[in-house]
Amino acid sequence: MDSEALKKYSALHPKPAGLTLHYGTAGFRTKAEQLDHVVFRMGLLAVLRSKAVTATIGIMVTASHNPEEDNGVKLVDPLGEMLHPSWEEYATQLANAEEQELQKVITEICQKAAVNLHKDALVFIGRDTRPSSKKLSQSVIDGIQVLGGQYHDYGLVTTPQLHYMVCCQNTQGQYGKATLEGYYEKLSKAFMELIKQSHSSGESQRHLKIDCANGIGALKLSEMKPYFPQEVLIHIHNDGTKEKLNHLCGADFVKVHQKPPGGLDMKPNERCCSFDGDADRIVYYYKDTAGHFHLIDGDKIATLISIFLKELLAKVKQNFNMAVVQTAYANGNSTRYLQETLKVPVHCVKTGVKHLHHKAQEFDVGVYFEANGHGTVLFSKAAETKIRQLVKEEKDDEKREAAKMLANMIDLINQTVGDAVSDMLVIEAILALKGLTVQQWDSLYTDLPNRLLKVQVADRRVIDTTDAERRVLTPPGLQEKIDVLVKKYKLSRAFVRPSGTEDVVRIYAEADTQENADALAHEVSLAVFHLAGGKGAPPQPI
Ligand SMILES: CC(=O)N[C@H]1[C@@H](OP(=O)(O)O)O[C@H](CO)[C@@H](O)[C@@H]1O
Ligand SMILES: [Mg+2]
Repeated sequence: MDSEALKKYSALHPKPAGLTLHYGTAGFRTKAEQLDHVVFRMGLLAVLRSKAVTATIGIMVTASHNPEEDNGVKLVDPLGEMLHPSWEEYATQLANAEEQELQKVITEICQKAAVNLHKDALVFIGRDTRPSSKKLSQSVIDGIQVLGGQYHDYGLVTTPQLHYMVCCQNTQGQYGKATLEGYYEKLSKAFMELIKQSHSSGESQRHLKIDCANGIGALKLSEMKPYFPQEVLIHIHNDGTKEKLNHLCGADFVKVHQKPPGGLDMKPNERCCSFDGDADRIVYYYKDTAGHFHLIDGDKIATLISIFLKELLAKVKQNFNMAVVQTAYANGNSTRYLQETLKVPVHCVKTGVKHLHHKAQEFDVGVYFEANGHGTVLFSKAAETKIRQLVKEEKDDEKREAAKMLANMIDLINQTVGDAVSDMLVIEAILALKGLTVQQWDSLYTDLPNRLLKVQVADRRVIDTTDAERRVLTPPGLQEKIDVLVKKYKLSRAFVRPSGTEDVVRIYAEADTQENADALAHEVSLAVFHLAGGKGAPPQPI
């Protein structure tokens, strides 16, 4: 390690006095002006991680659905997964070290994680369209170079595109070509192969309006357009030329407010969808002829995909096990529908993609989605190999055709992480193949009315949860109070947990009517306020 260079460069990326940040659910996230030292140091950490695992590591500069003034950074592990939890602590230590301690902290990490500094390191960098992202990614490069690492800067890419590149690189191209053309070609080819077998459903069914949250999704979809067949009629809205990133639009806005985004004029029964700011989430929606807005969230996306895959798996007759992984935020009726009607096992894990991804890896086919629209499907290596073998060798026509569709689904879905572009193509292909309209898809089951609230408390760590965050252990009395409140309503459920990305406690409630869901959420938020050290004025009724 070149101590002089480290000193010189870290002085160019000084840490503001007294600032402490944590590597949370989605990496570091805060106001962009507080992040320069953090991204520089994540450049250092990525080099260490690359040397430790002898593989290429990714760094993405983005704050996803958060306001344009924010930014963030997260590391991508060799197969495109989120950074291994054992390294999150190193990330936090490095980000918070005082300048004079920096070398000592690096040495400690090298010892604890058995990093051989003489090894080579390669880091892939990507960034979103925020005004601050370019400069921050430059600071990442400074960090990488100080520790003698090599880098490849992909510039503007969606988060899932960067995950894809890292996976391609570390599988020596088995997953695909580590270029944007490679990504566009792989997805569009699989999509075209799939929809070849759909019956023409009339021009009106082929239109899709996409709200790109004024973010990177718009740029990358425009780039991808020439690769699509003519039958795909996508219309890009909120492309970032007029309005601010994520402002009154995007998947998070639509999901949280349960209303359409600005900048997109919806005609009755038109199929529309929204990406978030870094294009790793997607939700669908439409307006009916009476003008009512219908949201089709991650739970319903998981359901549609599960129906489709289950039918294909039955046709290939291989006894592959399939499961859906959800979090506590999944709508109760989605869980009921999956378990009782579709007869697919459902597992509930803690919030955060890494938990869902990890659980989904246990199955031959693991479908996971957060209600907010982040999700994908994972196929085990054994299942994939068998499916590809059936495509080549199976004599039975129906079985072979089903295997072909599964093989194309494997290629179309981004298995590294939730990907709005890939998920959108998966959904469009399924709707076309099954001849389903957006209304028919929506009517698979009816969402239970629900409400998501947040409350500020002095220290959200006083809330400790168990049972995949569905029950609280502390503070004393809170769970008992929630139990009493839930009993007052029909079909009701409520839970609270500290957010991993914001300084708030989140409250979720559902019940038989919207009024009851709102009332229950409000009562639970008051209980949190009183028992967990609420700040400011008590929460007001909705
Ligand atoms: C209720 C909710 O939507 N929570 C989001 C949010 O996490 P919190 O820990 O709830 O702040 O951000 C995460 C990262 O983007 C995402 O994985 C998660 O689903
Ligand atoms: Mg995102």
